[in-house]
Amino acid sequence: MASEYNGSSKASESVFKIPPIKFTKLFINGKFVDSVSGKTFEAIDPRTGEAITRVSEGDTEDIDLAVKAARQAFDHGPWPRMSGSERGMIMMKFADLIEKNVEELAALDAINGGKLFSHCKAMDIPGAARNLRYYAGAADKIHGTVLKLSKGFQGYTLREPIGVVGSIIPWNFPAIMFFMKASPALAAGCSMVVKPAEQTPLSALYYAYLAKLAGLPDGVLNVVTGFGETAGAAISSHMDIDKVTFTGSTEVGRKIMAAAAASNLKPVSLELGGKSPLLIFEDADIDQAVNIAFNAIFYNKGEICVASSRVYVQEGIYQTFVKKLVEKANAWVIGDPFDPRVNQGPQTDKKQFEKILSYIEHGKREGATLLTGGKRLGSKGFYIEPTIFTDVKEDMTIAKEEIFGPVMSLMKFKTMEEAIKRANNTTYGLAAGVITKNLNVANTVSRSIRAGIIWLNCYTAFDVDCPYGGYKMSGFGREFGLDALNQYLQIKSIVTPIHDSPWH
Ligand SMILES: NC(=O)C1=CN([C@@H]2O[C@H](COP(=O)(O)OP(=O)(O)OC[C@H]3O[C@@H](n4cnc5c(N)ncnc54)[C@H](OP(=O)(O)O)[C@@H]3O)[C@@H](O)[C@H]2O)C=CC1
Ligand SMILES: CCCCCC/C=C/C(=O)O
Repeated sequence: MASEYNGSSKASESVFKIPPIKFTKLFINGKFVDSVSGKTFEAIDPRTGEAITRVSEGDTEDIDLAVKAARQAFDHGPWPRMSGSERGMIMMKFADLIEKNVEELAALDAINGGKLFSHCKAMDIPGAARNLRYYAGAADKIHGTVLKLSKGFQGYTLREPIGVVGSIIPWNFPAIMFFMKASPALAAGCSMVVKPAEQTPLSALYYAYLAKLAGLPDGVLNVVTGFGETAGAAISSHMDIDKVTFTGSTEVGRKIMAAAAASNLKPVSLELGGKSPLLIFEDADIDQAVNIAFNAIFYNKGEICVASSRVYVQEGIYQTFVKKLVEKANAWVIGDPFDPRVNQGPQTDKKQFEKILSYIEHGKREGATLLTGGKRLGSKGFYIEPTIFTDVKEDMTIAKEEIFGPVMSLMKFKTMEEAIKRANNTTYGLAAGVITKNLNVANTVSRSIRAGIIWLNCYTAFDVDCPYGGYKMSGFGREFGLDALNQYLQIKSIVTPIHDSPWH
């Protein structure tokens, strides 16, 4: 069998003592409150499928209260009116508090999202703090331009905060998702209503608590836990929200855009799905290519929008590549995400788990060859073997649809032209990877693939200073970098006559 299952409670107990859950209520106007209905829902541990605790279930009325608080904070409160450097200092303090609580925050995403505790502790949570600091540093560098106009006028532009932002986020990177949207929005001077995914509400509530400790004024950052069809939909159709930022499925992205258009025409930015290709050319270092290809799909159990689920390998190295890939799959350890020996934890919830297994069945039925994996592991929790299919055809479901799990489709190609054509044969356009030592090939391929980010001889190499986002049905708008900050600003032009100018 490809992988060792080690999901015993003994392993987790020996590694880290999971702290008690502190925050389970909605955070509105600087206070933790019950939902208006008093309803709650279960936060589930995907290692067992059992409930960890119950969390308040926000609905339309709670979103209304949160929007009122955010509106008041934006229209009359100090946050957009203080200087950028003052906002930046509060955000820096927020980042420090996140780092001080790194273990507890990492444990929340591991127990609630099935993510590796070690990765959350070393990457996700410090990444969230880094993200805050990057935009904190930008908060006092938001400039307009001076306009020397014709016909006796002059002008300048101001870049003003867009207003109240609704942020609807998924469960796969609870920390990074929260801050990739909150950090630029807060730096711009916006106030927010954040709805985390129903699967991973716990860490978002903890961030709300830390925001208050850091000195964010009440009403600036509100967190309403609840369901997409109720609380999420109330955000997209709200008349008093000025912008919605969303990451998740293409299907829900479409609904959000329609609701935004049907209400107050608020702008939306959508970071949606992908079916990202990785092209490996014959001149590649095979060991390096195998490592990159493996991690590009199996990192975070395949639950990442840029997962390279379509791997195209040039025919001359195909057989060797396959052999080495299988060795790597055999050494991959699946089990309790708190165990430091483990490479892959459980899928985030039952729905995703069943969806992935059903795609695997599709692959088998449609005639692809199962090279490794293909089954669940253990009898409890949502563990799935790293699964690799060969003999995949372009029109098979597993080659076309986003699986969002540990399933790789491996394909062979002959020429660069063929590889480019097949890489572009998708409705998505989020990311792509190219592995080659040939600079001409690297340049031609990276300019020919229609995707928002191309990784050359690497993959998943995210950086807060490097924008990424979708082409085609992977959405629009950019996360990270100063491009993300611009999404929370709007430009106002101010024009005035100028008399007796010595020149025009
Ligand atoms: N680009 C990415 O990073 C992600 C892509 N996906 C893709 O989406 C698939 C389904 O995952 P799923 O979690 O269901 O993704 P969704 O797109 O349904 O969920 C993402 C967020 O949107 C919310 N939401 C759901 N319905 C609505 C709605 N009608 N109006 C407003 N907000 C809504 C969800 O709420 P809640 O879940 O709380 O009910 C969640 O907070 C995955 O298998 C994967 O293919 C999923 C997550 C991330
Ligand atoms: C280690 C950095 C990870 C950044 C994750 C960005 C994820 C995006 C997505 O899945 O939508």
